[in-house]
Amino acid sequence: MILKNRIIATPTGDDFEEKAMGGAALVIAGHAIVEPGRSSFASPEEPYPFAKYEREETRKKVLKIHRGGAKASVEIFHAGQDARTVDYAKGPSALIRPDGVEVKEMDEEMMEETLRWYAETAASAKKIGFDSIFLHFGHGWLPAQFLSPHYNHRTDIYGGSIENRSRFPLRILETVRKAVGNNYPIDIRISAYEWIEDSISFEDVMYFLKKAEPYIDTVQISSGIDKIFEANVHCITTNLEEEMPNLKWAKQAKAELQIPVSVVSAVMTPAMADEIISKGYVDMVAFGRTLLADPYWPKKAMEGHPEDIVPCLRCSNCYHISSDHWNVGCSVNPRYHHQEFVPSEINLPKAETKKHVVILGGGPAGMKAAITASDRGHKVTIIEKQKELGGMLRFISKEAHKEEVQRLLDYYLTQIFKREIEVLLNTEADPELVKELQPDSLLIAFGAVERILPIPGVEGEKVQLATKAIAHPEQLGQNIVILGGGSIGCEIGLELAENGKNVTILELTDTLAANANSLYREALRQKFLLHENLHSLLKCGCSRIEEDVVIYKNESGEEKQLPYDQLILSTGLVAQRQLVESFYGICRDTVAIGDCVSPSNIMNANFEGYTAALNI
Ligand SMILES: Cc1cc2nc3c(=O)[nH]c(=O)nc-3n(C[C@H](O)[C@H](O)[C@H](O)COP(=O)(O)OP(=O)(O)OC[C@H]3O[C@@H](n4cnc5c(N)ncnc54)[C@H](O)[C@@H]3O)c2cc1C
Ligand SMILES: Cc1cc2nc3c(=O)[nH]c(=O)nc-3n(C[C@H](O)[C@H](O)[C@H](O)COP(=O)(O)O)c2cc1C
Repeated sequence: MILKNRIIATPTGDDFEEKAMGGAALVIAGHAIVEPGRSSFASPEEPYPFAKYEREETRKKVLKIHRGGAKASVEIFHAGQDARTVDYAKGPSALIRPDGVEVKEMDEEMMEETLRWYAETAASAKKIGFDSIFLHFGHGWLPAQFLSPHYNHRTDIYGGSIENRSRFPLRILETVRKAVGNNYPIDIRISAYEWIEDSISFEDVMYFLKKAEPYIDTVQISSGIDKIFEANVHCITTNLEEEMPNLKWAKQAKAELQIPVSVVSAVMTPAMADEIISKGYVDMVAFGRTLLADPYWPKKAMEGHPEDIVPCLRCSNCYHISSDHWNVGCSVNPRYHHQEFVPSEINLPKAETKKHVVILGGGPAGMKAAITASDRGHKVTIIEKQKELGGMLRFISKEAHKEEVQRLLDYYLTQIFKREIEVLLNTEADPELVKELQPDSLLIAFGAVERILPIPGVEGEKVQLATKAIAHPEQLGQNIVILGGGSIGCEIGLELAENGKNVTILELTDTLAANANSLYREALRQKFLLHENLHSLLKCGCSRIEEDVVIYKNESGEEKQLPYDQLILSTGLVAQRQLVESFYGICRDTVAIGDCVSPSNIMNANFEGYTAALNI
């Protein structure tokens, strides 16, 4: 199989068609269960993609990817002991799962049955037109369950040594190779490290890969375990983790194997991808969320316009599990997960009449609206009271671990600069000015303001707002108390602790970062554990701020005190409804967007900016 470039679109749900249009060479549709009724992780009824009445849909997946100009692959996936079954699941070792489902230790007969399904599924994938297959051997799924000492407690020839633990996974590969023949590409995904107790060692992974090499054509290096939350943050890393975390292992695999090696996870920019390929560290790069944020990433890179790529923030709002399905979306791509009602940026409906759109406030909501309205053919003016555009992004991008937000800010500023958008900086919007501009359409995007709780002593000199603390960390003393343990307070606390300060977070509720998605909360929890100088006091309310001590009440109502050099207020944001209302009545078409209506996040600001501009 010849690929047109070295970019693989790794499985991230069902939006593979646009990824193919965007220029990736190989698009992997994910996932196809191996064994009907026994291998799904979604539901016991998950359809088998090659069943008679599913084939037409599956064939469409192939054609959609081909239509976009990419080669098509499919992830072949067996959940093993974690299968959503109603009666029993099968895995390397017997157990009763927390949900009461029995996991049966696979005997020879069960193994044979599973192998038959692997053969059938692989052969069907080939027959239906996929150009290659991608076998999931990582993230704690069935083959990984056999490989990993965390799951495999057998004492027979399938357990114990790595030679034994490799035996069944190798039989899968042998079976699949036989089923698809020699001239058909087989790729596998493997976890180099599982990030749990009793994780498989990288040495063992390399042992297995060397044994697997005769059967496979390429391998993709990942890490972590999907089903175990602490380890899942390493499959799908947040911005709190380093970028390209799996590269160290992929490099070594590439050095020791003959077959091509790809790496996945947090490869963010074309420069990063170019570097690791040109240095010979890997042969191909696999992208997950970067292509959800911008499916046209490859084309933009290829055409020499990396500055037009919409950067992924690694917020993981796209990952259904982390939001518990409440609010799945992408911080920067309003279309992701909403394709049926949000048009693509490359396919924006042109405005029927050119209008003058005036936008008040140049934060993410205002900037996104400005770019979109301009692309639709409108004349756009932004009024911003600060000396720069960016809104809260100017502060967030100064924080540690927020390189992605800096990229987003750079992206917005570049895009505004590239268009004929009039920007009035250092200009506070007032109704008279807006009237003078005679807008046909007015978008209000003033953002929110930081909340100052009416606590005695809050006006004290040593009390600061979160944004001030972010902007001037050099002015902070050694002992810091943060009031409010939402994600903003936690991030500030983590950064200060990383810089050696003694930090205590006071939080009224029983959860830190309750507003964050669960994956991000877990990532923060793990980071907090690394710092002895970072403390949090839950269910504690601040009652008074004195010159050198903060007085708070703990869960039992006892009054306690904490000495401090600085107290940082991170107690939420408030909408600016009155200000917003004062701008209604000037222009018939007036809409308020983003935080000024209801404080939220970048995802909401971006979505509202985009859709408001679509409606003009
Ligand atoms: C410290 C902090 C950290 C955060 N971290 C994250 C994060 O990691 N991820 C995330 O998703 N969200 C985060 N948020 C929330 C996120 O920043 C906001 O939801 C988002 O910026 C809202 O966008 P917006 O455009 O509505 O408002 P803003 O970003 O607040 O922009 C509003 C703009 O309007 C301008 N303006 C206000 N009044 C006037 C006026 N009268 N005339 C002209 N201009 C005016 C302001 O100067 C500002 O530039 C954070 C918020 C804070 C405070
Ligand atoms: C929304 C979403 C869905 C995913 N679905 C799958 C899947 O079906 N199969 C799989 O092996 N990995 C899946 N993943 C993991 C990705 O393929 C990829 O390994 C991971 O996101 C890390 O790469 P990235 O940092 O480039 O996003 C998914 C990730 C996301 C964010």
